[in-house]
Amino acid sequence: TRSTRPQRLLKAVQKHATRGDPQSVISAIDHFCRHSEWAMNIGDEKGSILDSVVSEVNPEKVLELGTYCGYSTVRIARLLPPGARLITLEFNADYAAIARQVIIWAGLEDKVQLVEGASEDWIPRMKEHFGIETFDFVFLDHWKDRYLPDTKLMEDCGLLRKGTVLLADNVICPGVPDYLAYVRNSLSYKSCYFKSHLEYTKAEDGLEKSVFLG
Ligand SMILES: Nc1ncc2ncn(CCCCCNC(=O)c3cc(-c4ccc(F)cc4)cc(O)c3O)c2n1
Ligand SMILES: [Mg+2]
Repeated sequence: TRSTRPQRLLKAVQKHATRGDPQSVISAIDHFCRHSEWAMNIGDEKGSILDSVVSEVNPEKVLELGTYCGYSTVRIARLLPPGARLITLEFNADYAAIARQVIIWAGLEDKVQLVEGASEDWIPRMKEHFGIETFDFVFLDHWKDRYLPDTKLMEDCGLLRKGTVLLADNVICPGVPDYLAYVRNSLSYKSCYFKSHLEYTKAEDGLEKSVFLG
C-alpha cells in the first residue's frame, strides 16, 4: 500500500539530514514541506519565534501538546540546557512512531519523553506518573478545540506556576477563538501576539505567548 506523508517525511530526514545534527533535521523537514509535500509542522518562520521564546525562558520542564512528526519537539529540545526534560503528547500512534524516529535521528532522545495518548487523559497524571511539579514552558499545537479546556485542566491540576509560559500555535489559522479570548481577558495571564504566517504559505497565522501570573 502507498506510504503515508509522515513516512515520506521521515525518509527525507534519513536521506538528507545528518544523524545527531538537529539543525539538519529541521532543514530537511522544511525543505520537504516547501518543495515536496506540505505538512502541519510549525515551520521555519513561526519556528524562529518558538526558538526565541524557548531561549528566553530557558526551561527545565517542558510540555508539548501534539507531537505530529516531531519537528517542533526537535526545535525545542535542541535548545534545552543539560538535564532539562521535554514531555510530548501524541494521540495518533502512526504519527508517534514517525516522531520517535525523527527525535532519534536528531540525537535528542535523552531529553524527550514521547507519550502516546490524549492530553485530557495524561495532564491529570503528570505529577504521579512523571514526578512533575510544575512546567516552565508549555507548547500547544494539538486539537484546536482542546487548547482552552486543557489550559484550564493544567491550572486545576496545579501544573502551572507564577511565570509559566504558554505558547500556542495556529491562533489565527485554523484559529482558537475561545482560547484567545480567555488568555487575553483573564487577570491570570499576561498575553501577547506574534504575527507570522501559516507554515510554508503566505496565509496569516501567529503564535500567542501567555505568561501565567498565578
Ligand atoms: N487532545 C489531544 N491530545 C494529544 C494529541 N496529539 C495529537 N492530537 C491531535 C492533533 C491533531 C493535529 C493538530 N494540529 C492541527 O490540526 C494543525 C492544522 C493546521 C492546518 C491544517 C490545514 C489547513 F488548511 C490550515 C492549517 C496547521 C497546524 O499548524 C496545525 O497544528 C492530540 N489531541
Ligand atoms: Mg500547528
